Amino acid sequence: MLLSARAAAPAGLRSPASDAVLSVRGGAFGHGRRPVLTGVDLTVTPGEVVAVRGPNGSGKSTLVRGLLGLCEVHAGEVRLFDRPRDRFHHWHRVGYVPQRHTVAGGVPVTVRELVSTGRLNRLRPWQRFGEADRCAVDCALEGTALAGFDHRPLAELSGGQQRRALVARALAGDPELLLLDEPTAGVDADSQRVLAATLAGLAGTGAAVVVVLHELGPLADVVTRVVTLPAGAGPC
Ligand SMILES: Nc1ncnc2c1ncn2[C@@H]1O[C@H](COP(=O)(O)OP(=O)(O)OP(=O)(O)O)[C@@H](O)[C@H]1O
Repeated sequence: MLLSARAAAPAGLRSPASDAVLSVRGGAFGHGRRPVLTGVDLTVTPGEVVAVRGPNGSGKSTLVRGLLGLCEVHAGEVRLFDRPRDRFHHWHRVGYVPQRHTVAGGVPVTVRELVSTGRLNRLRPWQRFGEADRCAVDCALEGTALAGFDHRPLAELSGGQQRRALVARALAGDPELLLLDEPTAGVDADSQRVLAATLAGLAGTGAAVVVVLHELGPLADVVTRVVTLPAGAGPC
């Protein structure tokens, strides 16, 4: 399957490959020995918000995981910030919200504590958590409509609220590349609108966003490009 996502890019957003935050040529990703997607060509540049859509099982999560090296890469080279991914070490520049993430009920962590862990990659060894870090956490909480929830035990939040807390954790790291796998699943419309504004602001700073969505919803005005995976991409 050829996924020629670049072809749909608005002309104004195109830039030389060396400007790319993320690029892959001839990528093939799968699980174990089983490729799910092949012929993946994708370039994402600063300020873009790329939505990945497609039916259940079409490989959206596999694509995102493959870009991060979290599933099998059968072919192609993924580059992050113009470095081959296997030689890329600046993971503090990258945020990721997986599709499935269970919050352990037995861990007594507050929302603020969870979101604060998103700053850890930004701290140098032995560096104290400072004012700038606290501000970043506050912004992330506000940007996910969780201001006021910060001292609540995470385990006592609803599923949608926990999902927003996980997005907040990724945002707290001030990512220059943010990959979100269905961040709006189970999230109410008002909170989706807040998230849309937050992602627009992030992209406005030059960050690139790749977001898996079933419905664009309130993010429609923020998304600059849509990549649609065909049904039954399945094993090739
Ligand atoms: N860990 C895994 N091991 C083996 N096969 C997997 C694994 N995860 C996904 N698959 C298979 O890969 C294919 C694509 O799955 P993927 O989760 O990427 O699809 P998706 O488009 O994200 O689906 P959805 O919309 O349901 O989230 C499916 O056929 C699925 O069964």
